[in-house]
Amino acid sequence: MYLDRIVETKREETAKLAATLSIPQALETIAGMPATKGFAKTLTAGRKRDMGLIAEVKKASPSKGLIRPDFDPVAIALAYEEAGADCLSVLTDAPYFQGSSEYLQAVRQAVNLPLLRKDFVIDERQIYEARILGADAVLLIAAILTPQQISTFMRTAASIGLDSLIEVHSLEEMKTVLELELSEGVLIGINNRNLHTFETSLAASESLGKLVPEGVPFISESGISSVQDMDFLRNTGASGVLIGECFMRQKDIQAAVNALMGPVGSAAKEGGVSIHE
Ligand SMILES: O=C(O)c1ccccc1NCC(=O)[C@H](O)[C@H](O)COP(=O)(O)O
Repeated sequence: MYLDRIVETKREETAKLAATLSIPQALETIAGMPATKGFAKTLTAGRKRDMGLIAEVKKASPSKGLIRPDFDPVAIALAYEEAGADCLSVLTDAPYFQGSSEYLQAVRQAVNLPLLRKDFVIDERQIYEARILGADAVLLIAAILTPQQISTFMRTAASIGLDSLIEVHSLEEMKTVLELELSEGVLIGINNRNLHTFETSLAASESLGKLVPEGVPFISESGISSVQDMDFLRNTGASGVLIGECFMRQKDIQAAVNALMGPVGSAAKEGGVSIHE
């Protein structure tokens, strides 16, 4: 599976991180930083539309290659903020997504929105690093973590003010995650992308969303690109969506967000406006 390759790379990266990031020192740095911005709360109680939006700053991906050649992370983040995105996701993985930690730092300086560090967390140090880079939340991917690791990482994140988006792709992963004690500040992400074929199907959010207990918010991720998709997802009970590629392919990002999500403060328009290329 492609994820295995990514995890292998993360093992090399985290071995290097172990030599440069000391947890006691990281804690000292964090103690002097401003409080985080409440990623999960912003998407639930504080969202601007009927569906919350995590808009992704994404240059490239394993499935699609280069998505946005004229990639300016700060300009993209500002356009998302102007369009009323609730939160942003910034890819920091370099080898597979052409992301960068520097992008996350630059976006933190430029916008006031809560930020998700989008990477492949396999080591606690990456969580401390995320906080120092300016993130408000981390992604924990159930497919690459043991249940014990998810619990520990979730608690570590919370202890330094970070929320967690725990991502599942399958029924088995969903069952595992639902057996854990999920604290406030935790969101479940249902990824519509099949990790073997890279194909996306919103049916994943429909079927797995039914298992999520009342009171636990979930986010539908990947492969969302039309008003019809949004209408479909509204009926699954999702609190919000995570969208990258569809917006990254548009020249006018702000207009694209408004076309897909509807104006701030109202439900999205019904009907067939598609912003597919
Ligand atoms: O995007 C990929 O090709 C990919 C491949 C392997 C693992 C993860 C991958 N994507 C990460 C994501 O979760 C998406 O960037 C995110 O959900 C946004 O999806 P999209 O709107 O389809 O760009």
